[in-house]
Amino acid sequence: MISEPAVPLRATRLVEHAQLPTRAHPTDAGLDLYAAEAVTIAPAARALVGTGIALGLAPGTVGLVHPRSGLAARHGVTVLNAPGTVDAGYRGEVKVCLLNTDTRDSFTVAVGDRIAQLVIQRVELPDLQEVADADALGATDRSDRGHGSTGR
Ligand SMILES: O=c1ccn([C@H]2C[C@H](O)[C@@H](COP(=O)(O)OP(=O)(O)OP(=O)(O)O)O2)c(=O)[nH]1
Ligand SMILES: [Mg+2]
Repeated sequence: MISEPAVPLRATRLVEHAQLPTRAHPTDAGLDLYAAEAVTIAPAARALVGTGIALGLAPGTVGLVHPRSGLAARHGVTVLNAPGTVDAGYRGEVKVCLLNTDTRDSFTVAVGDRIAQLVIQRVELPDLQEVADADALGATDRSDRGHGSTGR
C-alpha cells in the first residue's frame, strides 16, 4: 500500500508539441520520456534527442535517465551515458543520448516516441573532507580488496 502523499515535480513544455513525462502505471519507478524531435540513428551511431521539456527538480533529488528495456531488447537501442544525470538545478531541455548498438539496422525515432525513462531519487550532498591517509578513511572488513577479490 502506498501511504505517503505524492511529491510534486514541476515540469514545463519548451515547445508546444512536447509531451510531459508519464508513468505508465501508478507505482512505476520510471516516468517515460518522449522525443520532441524526429531522428534516424544509423547502425552503431548515437544521437542527442530533445524531449522538449525542462524540470524543476527539488534540491536533494536527481533525475536519472535510464534506458527502456523494450527498446534495448527489441532494437539494441540504449542510453549511452546511462543513467544520465539531470541535476536538480538544471533548467534546460532534458535530452537523451541514444545509442543504436545494432550493427545492421538504423533506428528511427518519431516525435512522440517514448525513448527513455526518468527515475527521480534522493541524493546525499556531503561536504568532502580530505583525511591524512587510507587508514583514516574508517576500518572495514573488506578493506582494500576489490575488483573480483571475492571470486578467488
Ligand atoms: O542524460 C542527460 C544527462 C544530462 N543532461 C543535462 C542535465 C544535467 O544537469 C546536465 C549536465 O549533465 P552532466 O553533468 O552529466 O554532463 P557534463 O558533461 O558533466 O556537463 P556539465 O559540465 O554541464 O555538468 O545536462 C540531460 O539533459 N540528459
Ligand atoms: Mg557535470
